[in-house]
Amino acid sequence: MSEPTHPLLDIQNLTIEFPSERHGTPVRAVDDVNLVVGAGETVGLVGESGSGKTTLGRAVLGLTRPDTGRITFGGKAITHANTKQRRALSRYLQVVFQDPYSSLNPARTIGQTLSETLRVHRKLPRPETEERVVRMLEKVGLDRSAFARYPAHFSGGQRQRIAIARALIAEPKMVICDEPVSALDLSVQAQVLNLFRHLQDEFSLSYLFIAHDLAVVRFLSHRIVVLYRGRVMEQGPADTVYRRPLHPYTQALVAAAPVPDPEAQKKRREERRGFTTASAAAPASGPAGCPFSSRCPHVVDICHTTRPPMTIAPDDSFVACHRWSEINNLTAPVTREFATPRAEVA
Ligand SMILES: Nc1ncnc2c1ncn2[C@@H]1O[C@H](COP(=O)(O)OP(=O)(O)OP(=O)(O)O)[C@@H](O)[C@H]1O
Repeated sequence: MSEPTHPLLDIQNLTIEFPSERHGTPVRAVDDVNLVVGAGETVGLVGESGSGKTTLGRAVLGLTRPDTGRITFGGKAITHANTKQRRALSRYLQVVFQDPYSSLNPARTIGQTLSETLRVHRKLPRPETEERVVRMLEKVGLDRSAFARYPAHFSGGQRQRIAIARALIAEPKMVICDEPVSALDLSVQAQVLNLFRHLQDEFSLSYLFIAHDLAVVRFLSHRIVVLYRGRVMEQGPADTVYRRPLHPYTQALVAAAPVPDPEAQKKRREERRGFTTASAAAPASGPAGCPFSSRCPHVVDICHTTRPPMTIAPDDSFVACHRWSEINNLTAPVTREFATPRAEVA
């Protein structure tokens, strides 16, 4: 993986609420999130169902309107970009969604779909458009016969390759990948993840890679951001977060990650009895303290009453937990609010 060079996407203090019929008060899906993705960097956004990952990705794409906060892309504010500005932006900012079956128009050939996408962004003579489409299909591992075929002809993994080709045909700078391998078989997942990695190097791409599976995120990411109930719990270099998670929530996520050995998996399950990582309920707005306090095995009074500041931890990590140094037997450096944790970019 190539190293990041300079910031491309910058999200500051983003908060997004939805009206809730059930609670009467709004659901806060994203709560004061700061996140930076550098050029050529992959940031993995991880958290269980309902933690706000998709909402955050949709806000970057302009599909969901933020209540407060600021999003810049390539140095330009895009938080409230209008339709025309969004269309221009889509040349540089693309998306791959989870479901390869619903994301392609069944009535159009693959060649038509990709040519159309390319034509929106580049006015090229027809033969050149077709040649570019064929080259792109080859780059994602499909031969030129795919051009004239319809989506129904392809398997889930192949359709996801086509969706990736469509995202990359206009040579964007960044792709939001929203659970792009979750619907695929395990063996196909590995192939598609390898493809993402290979294409990143070839096109100097940045990815915001959204997934609930920490192992998947770790494979691709330079850095990992852990969300819970809309808040960033921890972020840092991918290996550090995975090997030595500091926040009790990240520790639970790592412990819950599937392991290939059934005996080891059974042992883990027994160890975390009563400490489930099952789907979070819709986040109600405004719990005063740590949103994880009701499930945390290390909880003390302050966790219920005071929001933990995002603090600097060792190895370029940041963690929002009152007790992270104590429960990990580490000496805390000077604890201070760190409003906008930024990518370590050269
Ligand atoms: N359009 C909407 N209207 C109301 N509530 C919404 C809407 N979209 C999302 N939510 C709520 O916002 C919260 C975050 O949802 P979101 O889909 O972003 O989470 P997620 O981490 O992507 O979950 P998953 O992995 O299941 O997709 C959830 O409580 C969800 O119910």
